[in-house]
Amino acid sequence: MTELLDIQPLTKTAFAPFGDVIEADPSTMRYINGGTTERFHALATAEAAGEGARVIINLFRGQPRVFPYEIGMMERHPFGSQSFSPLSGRPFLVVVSEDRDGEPGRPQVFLARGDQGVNYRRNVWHHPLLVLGKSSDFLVVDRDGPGDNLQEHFFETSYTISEPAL
Ligand SMILES: NC(=O)N[C@@H](O)C(=O)O
Ligand code: NI
Repeated sequence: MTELLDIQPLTKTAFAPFGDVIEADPSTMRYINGGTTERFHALATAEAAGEGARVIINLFRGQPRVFPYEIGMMERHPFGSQSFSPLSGRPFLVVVSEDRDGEPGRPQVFLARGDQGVNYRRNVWHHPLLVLGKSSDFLVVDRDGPGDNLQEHFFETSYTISEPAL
């Protein structure tokens, strides 16, 4: 028996319990470089906790998922945040859960536009990158350093996502 999850649009407000939405929010914009550049300032904060930890910048090239897709597990990074910003301009899925006594609760699914990224706050339950349609590149800012920065949880209940209409 599987539970079908609905998909909601990604908005700052809806995503606030889990982290930040990285998008060209006019309220954050200031002109720089003699007015030739718009700076959308401090959209998110990278966290890297622990002795010897550092913030790193990566590229992820994700292959598209096959749908209907089963959300069988969630993960989190106890020592740092993790952000995903699309470089290929394609929408992607973001799946997060509230924490329930150290385990992920019912997953919530967001559809991110191709001009939106997300920053998962440190220790927030999320599903690994979920790419739609075709191979897509993402700029990923997260934490490197000592310690095990990956905690995984495998669900007993099965959750399913249908492919979103784009
Ligand atoms: N493993 C890895 O670096 N990526 C995951 O953390 C992910 O959230 O995609
Ligand atoms: Ni992750």
